[in-house]
Amino acid sequence: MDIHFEQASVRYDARTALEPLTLRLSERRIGVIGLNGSGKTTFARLINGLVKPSSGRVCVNGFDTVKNAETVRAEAGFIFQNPQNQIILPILKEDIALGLKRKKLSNAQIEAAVAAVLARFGIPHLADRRTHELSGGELQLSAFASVLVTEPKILILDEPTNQLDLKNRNLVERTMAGMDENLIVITHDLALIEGFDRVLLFSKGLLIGDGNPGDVIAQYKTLAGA
Ligand SMILES: Nc1ncnc2c1ncn2[C@@H]1O[C@H](COP(=O)(O)OP(=O)(O)OP(=O)(O)O)[C@@H](O)[C@H]1O
Repeated sequence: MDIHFEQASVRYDARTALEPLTLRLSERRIGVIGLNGSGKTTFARLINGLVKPSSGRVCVNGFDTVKNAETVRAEAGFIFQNPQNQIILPILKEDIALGLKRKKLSNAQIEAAVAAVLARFGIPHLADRRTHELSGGELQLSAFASVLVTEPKILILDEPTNQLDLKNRNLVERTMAGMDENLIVITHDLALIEGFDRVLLFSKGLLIGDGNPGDVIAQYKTLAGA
């Protein structure tokens, strides 16, 4: 993985959400922390082109997120804070197949890919279930499956354990631990990123901490007065 921010900033109208940032990311598992409104989601959305830089640029594996938007979306999958927003169709297997529509695959190939990704996340029994009936944990795993079926190299997760009970939170943590993909995880659940390779700390649109989890989490606790 090679993500390069070159003086990238984001403004929403008059408000600056992210100050100009120059940064290179290559570690396999990166955590992103900070107080509410500090710019974490904006930072993460820049990586897969959901948000365009107001100045500067962002490149993912050599592709500019604005000029090569479609390639970047294929390289970097994004799992939203609310998995309800990710799952659109009423039956889970149909929703997961939707992600493959752009690839020119036969029906048999699509069925095989959907079955494989459901098996990978331990949810083949949910294939024919109505998506609006799924529990929070089932929905989160379904969101993983719906994004990973397209085989992105990088997976960006925005608060993946938000709204989950302890059992499902632990399930998501174990699932993440078993994944080979590059992970960028925004979270307020500090235990989730304790074993990560690198942690970034944002405050008021500025990157103020960058290093190993122990040091950066301690810096965050001081900042938060915890
Ligand atoms: N679409 C938007 N339009 C206007 N302002 C926005 C928009 N999205 C975010 N902001 C503002 O930009 C700032 C950074 O928001 P962002 O969502 O990136 O923070 P965050 O660190 O992810 O917050 P949280 O932990 O609460 O999810 C905030 O002040 C927010 O109100």
